[in-house]
Amino acid sequence: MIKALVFGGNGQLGRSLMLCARDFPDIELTFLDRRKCDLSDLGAIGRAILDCRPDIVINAAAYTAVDQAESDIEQAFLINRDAVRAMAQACEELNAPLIHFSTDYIFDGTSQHPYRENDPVAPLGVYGTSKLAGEDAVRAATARHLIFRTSWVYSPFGKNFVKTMLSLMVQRDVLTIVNDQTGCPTSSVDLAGAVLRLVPSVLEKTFAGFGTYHLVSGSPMTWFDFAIHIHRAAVERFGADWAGNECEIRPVSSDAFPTVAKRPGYSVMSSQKFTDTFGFGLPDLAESLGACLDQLGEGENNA
Ligand SMILES: NC(=O)C1=CN([C@@H]2O[C@H](COP(=O)(O)OP(=O)(O)OC[C@H]3O[C@@H](n4cnc5c(N)ncnc54)[C@H](OP(=O)(O)O)[C@@H]3O)[C@@H](O)[C@H]2O)C=CC1
Ligand SMILES: Cc1cn([C@H]2C[C@H](O)[C@@H](COP(=O)(O)OP(=O)(O)O[C@H]3O[C@@H](C)C(=O)[C@@H](O)[C@H]3O)O2)c(=O)[nH]c1=O
Ligand SMILES: [Mg+2]
Repeated sequence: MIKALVFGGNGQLGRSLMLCARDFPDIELTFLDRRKCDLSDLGAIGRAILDCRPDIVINAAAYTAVDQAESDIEQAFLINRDAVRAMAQACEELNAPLIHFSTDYIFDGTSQHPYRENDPVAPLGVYGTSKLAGEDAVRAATARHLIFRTSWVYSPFGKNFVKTMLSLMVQRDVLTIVNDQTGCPTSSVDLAGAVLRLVPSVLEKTFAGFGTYHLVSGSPMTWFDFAIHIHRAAVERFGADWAGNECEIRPVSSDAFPTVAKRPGYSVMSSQKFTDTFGFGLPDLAESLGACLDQLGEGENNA
């Protein structure tokens, strides 16, 4: 039995790992959430890892409130850099690999082509800067790491763009959605499945794949496009009399939808290195979005 310790058990990715765990009976997952281990208590992190003595650690926790981070700088760095460093150091001490996640918001969005792992980074805001510092902290502390940079994560769980859109479409007659930010929406259920699939090979003595990978679903689009996909998929699933059916969705520029944090205009990432190394990729948007809506429709407790 493989013992995996997961931080961030209550987040989108954490709950997706819980959902997928049933497909991986050889992996025993232990989940820690804020109640069991508050990551702002840096000393508690090492203690939790050394107590559990896992074969591998998965960090699904992060400070992800992009706008709030602009005025909550210390906390963003504490969770996204310092806590991650503490995790990586404890992993190194135990010789347990660390699987960690990062974001497309480490890029400034000026690229003309899908970002590769070695492209220059230049975050536009505090969230991206703190996540980049977390990547560096992992690399400095332990060679036995996998950093998966992903983007625009949605799921049936927690707070995300899909769930926000579905409720706004029901509440409002018109939605204005930015049409000048392009990225790759990615399901955390897909991410969880991919990660658990890799775990056994990562633990083999001969595993030579440690490093940083982009891992996204390969359907680049704007937030406006994504809203249209969500609307269409919802009407397909819930029927024409779904309360959000009549909502009009209008494209606008970022200037017309001001936010505290600046977001990259183009943050499409190429998952080619991941696919070449591990021999598989993530499903496309239509399949994953459909699965997400099905899971939401099943009326599980997805708050
Ligand atoms: N969401 C997205 O669009 C994207 C996410 N990512 C990255 O993917 C990973 C997973 O993200 P996702 O699942 O969406 O994030 P969520 O925000 O859904 O979950 C993050 C979890 O971290 C926990 N957490 C935050 N602060 C603390 C703390 N002080 N102590 C203990 N736990 C804490 C939260 O706990 P609580 O529930 O108690 O608040 C929450 O459950 C992160 O590394 C994120 O940066 C990358 C690209 C896009
Ligand atoms: C609700 C709403 C949002 N928007 C815009 C704002 C923003 O540019 C975009 C998406 O809004 P969100 O708040 O979901 O986006 P945001 O929180 O920036 O999402 C990011 O989260 C972090 C954690 C990541 O790592 C990124 O990959 C990315 O997923 O849609 C509209 O244009 N109209 C609307 O009605
Ligand atoms: Mg957000």
